[in-house]
Amino acid sequence: MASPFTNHVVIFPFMAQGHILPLLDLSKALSRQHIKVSIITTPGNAKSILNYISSYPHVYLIEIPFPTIDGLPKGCENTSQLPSMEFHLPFVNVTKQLRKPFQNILETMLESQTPPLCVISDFFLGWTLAVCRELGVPRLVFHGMGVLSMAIIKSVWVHQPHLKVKSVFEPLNLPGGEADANSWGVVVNSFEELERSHIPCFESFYNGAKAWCFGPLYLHEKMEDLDKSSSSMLMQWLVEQTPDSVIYVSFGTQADISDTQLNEVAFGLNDSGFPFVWVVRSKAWTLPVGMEEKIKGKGFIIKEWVDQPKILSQRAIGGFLSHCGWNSVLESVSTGVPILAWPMIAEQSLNAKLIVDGLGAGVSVKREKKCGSSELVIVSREAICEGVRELMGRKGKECKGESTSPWTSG
Ligand SMILES: O=c1ccn([C@@H]2O[C@H](COP(=O)(O)OP(=O)(O)O[C@H]3O[C@H](CO)[C@@H](O)[C@H](O)[C@H]3O)[C@@H](O)[C@H]2O)c(=O)[nH]1
Repeated sequence: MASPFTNHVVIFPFMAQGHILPLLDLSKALSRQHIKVSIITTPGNAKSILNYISSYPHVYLIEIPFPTIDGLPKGCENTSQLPSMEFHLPFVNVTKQLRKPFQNILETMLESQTPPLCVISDFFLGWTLAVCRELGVPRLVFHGMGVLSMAIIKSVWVHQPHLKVKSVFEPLNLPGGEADANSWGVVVNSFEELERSHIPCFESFYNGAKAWCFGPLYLHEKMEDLDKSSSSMLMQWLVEQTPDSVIYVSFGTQADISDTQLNEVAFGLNDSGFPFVWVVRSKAWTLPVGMEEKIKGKGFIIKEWVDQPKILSQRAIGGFLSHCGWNSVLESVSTGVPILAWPMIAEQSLNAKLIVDGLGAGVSVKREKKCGSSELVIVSREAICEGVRELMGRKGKECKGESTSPWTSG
């Protein structure tokens, strides 16, 4: 019998939500083209991945056990479960122990009727490149970030221009060249209209590999799939709100935020007077005393997983207070929601710069550092309140290209 597939692609995501989700969207898109997709992951991530892919007949899951890390409870197999960022590096390092099982899987596939056309694996699983080259399977690397931030990060790694400037205010000269370079190609969750001008510089770090901008990957989801959560209480409430009146708040799946800082966010949002939807990652944190009463009816605090793209696409959402993780940036830009940028870790400050200075699609939150005690507050309630008002007011309209001049309105 003829194979129902036109080809077979192996996808191996790094175990972090911001890296898994876009690759699941890519898997679904490939499956719709009758391409068989084998996703390699660990048992702790398999359950939630299955929820996403169960209705896609050509997507298969292959599980390999996650190695144990000293100091972490068993079952901690995703960076979103790490107790602090200190465990991030040990987490990345321990994945190297997956090399042998990965190699066994590829060898078996190569002997099967549907040998893989290529492997798409995450940058953090860099050791997969050697296995792929040994077995003669082209490897495409996926970073999860945008083109501009990757080009800058690679340039800094290779040329270390920061060591050559005398002050932090002196502009850096960022030329091209570097490793990771031997991948066959690079899969990028971005689109050319957004980052075309940075692609040649980024590609210059590879030995001929092309950067394939397939993003925003979440848009490969069919609209009927996105409609799943439309009946929830939150969605009902959002539908009833005035267009552009609600601020959505989320800081992604990785950053650690102290309880003191979360309290400031709560006060700042409340003081701004705008209704809000805030997704909080910390299960332990609770609202400051008396705050629950104050926000009743105008603020939703959610500690569960939400359908963020669906929320952002609601007409009621007028702004997004965001940590500027790349997925959130793409989701905001493609739904036309301006961002109040509060970068926290990783390449997020580069994304914030692209949003605010490059695209004029947002404003930056004002930071201050009160480091005297163990309770670190980086952004005060006043700064949050001021930033939200600015974004939800005149500035936000400017970001969306709407005129704020009294002479042209109405
Ligand atoms: O309740 C939730 C919480 C999150 N999301 C989704 O989860 C993803 C989060 O990704 P992102 O916004 O990129 O944040 P992080 O998970 O924190 O991203 C990590 O990975 C990104 C991609 O490499 C980097 O850009 C970031 O700096 C890094 O922190 C987005 O698609 C959100 O829509 C939901 O759908 N529901």
